[in-house]
Amino acid sequence: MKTALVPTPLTRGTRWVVKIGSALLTNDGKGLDLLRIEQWAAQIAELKLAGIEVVLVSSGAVAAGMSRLGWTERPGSMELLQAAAAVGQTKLVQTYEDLFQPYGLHTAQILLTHDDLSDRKRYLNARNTLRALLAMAVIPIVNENDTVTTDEIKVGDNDTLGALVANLVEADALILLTDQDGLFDADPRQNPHATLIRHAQATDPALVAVAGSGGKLGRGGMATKIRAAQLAARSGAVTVIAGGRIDRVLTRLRAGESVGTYLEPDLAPLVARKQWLAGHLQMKGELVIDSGAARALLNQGKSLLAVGVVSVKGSFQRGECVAVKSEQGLTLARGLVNYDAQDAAKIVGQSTQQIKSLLGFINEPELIHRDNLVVL
Ligand SMILES: Nc1ncnc2c1ncn2[C@@H]1O[C@H](COP(=O)(O)OP(=O)(O)O)[C@@H](O)[C@H]1O
Ligand SMILES: N[C@@H](CCC(=O)OP(=O)(O)O)C(=O)O
Repeated sequence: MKTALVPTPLTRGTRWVVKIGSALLTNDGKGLDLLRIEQWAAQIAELKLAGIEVVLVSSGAVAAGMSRLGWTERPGSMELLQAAAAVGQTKLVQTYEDLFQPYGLHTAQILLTHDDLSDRKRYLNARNTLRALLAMAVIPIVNENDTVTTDEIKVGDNDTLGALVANLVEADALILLTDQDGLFDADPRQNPHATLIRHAQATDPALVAVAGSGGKLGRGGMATKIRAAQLAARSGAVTVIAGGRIDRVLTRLRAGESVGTYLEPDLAPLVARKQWLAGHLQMKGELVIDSGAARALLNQGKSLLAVGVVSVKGSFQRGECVAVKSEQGLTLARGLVNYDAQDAAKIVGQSTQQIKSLLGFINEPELIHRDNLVVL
């Protein structure tokens, strides 16, 4: 394969979401492909050593369950699919735990539903848990909680789930490993002359036209992968659709080789994040700041420290969005606050060194970090 250097988010980023599809994991339905899973585990262990935090989104519960139960046809009824997922999921997580163990890595099972990601409180809980696991160097293995989801409340496919998780953990990259070498200009199963698309903007409307549906084990085919890339791009993540059977695919991507299809976001992560902050959140409260803090925020691009805050209004939780106002009532900025309203009220006007003795703990030194703050 021809190699070339690809842009830097893959070579520099520190957090990846890697999604592995059903067809790939089960070698087209022949039970879990242990040899390949072992190879991905080895590569992920190598990425971890290079300082990359990895969240694995793994499909394959239904496919693994079908194979465990000796079923050759995907069942039509919801309860049989859910039963197969329940049988397969245990096999799946057991396999990952066993195969990461030789590298001294632990795994954790995270089963999510659509509600977990749309309800603000559950969203923050999921985010905190994932961050805590990553900080402990554990590999979260995410799947949709198939046994409790019905069609109405499903995310529906793990490409989309992978993108939502990439948004959730603010990943630099979403890597969608599949059974083809990437996105082609036509479905290679139907058209042997199809050629690989190497690079595109995630939001390019022309991509949708080339994306066909998936195989009999997968859910979404390429259409959901492109939608996922668009979703991941909203928080500035790049998406790569690549062949999971390509030798050392993950470590080669890290090394900057052009493997698979690289789908670029329009905005860098920080810019995307700030745009999202500026436009999409309801304010849960206010922090009124003095003129010194206003100068630090507006002119020097600094974080907001408790010492510059004069009062706290509203009822907000840690991680929620608050307005930052001047003493004259002008909205200067908005941002995600590191302390809830009660704790913030206790530390206003105090230096960072005082936080621990006032609260008995310290979350972060700043009330709002500048990466989580957008000046209006
Ligand atoms: N333009 C395309 N390029 C590549 N594959 C495509 C394209 N359109 C449709 N496909 C199909 O998408 C399938 C991969 O999607 P899917 O079966 O959902 O896999 P996964 O389980 O990896 O999500 C491929 O096997 C291929 O047949
Ligand atoms: N949650 C399902 C996976 C659904 C799914 O999106 O599959 P795929 O298209 O293979 O990634 C399972 O584990 O079987």
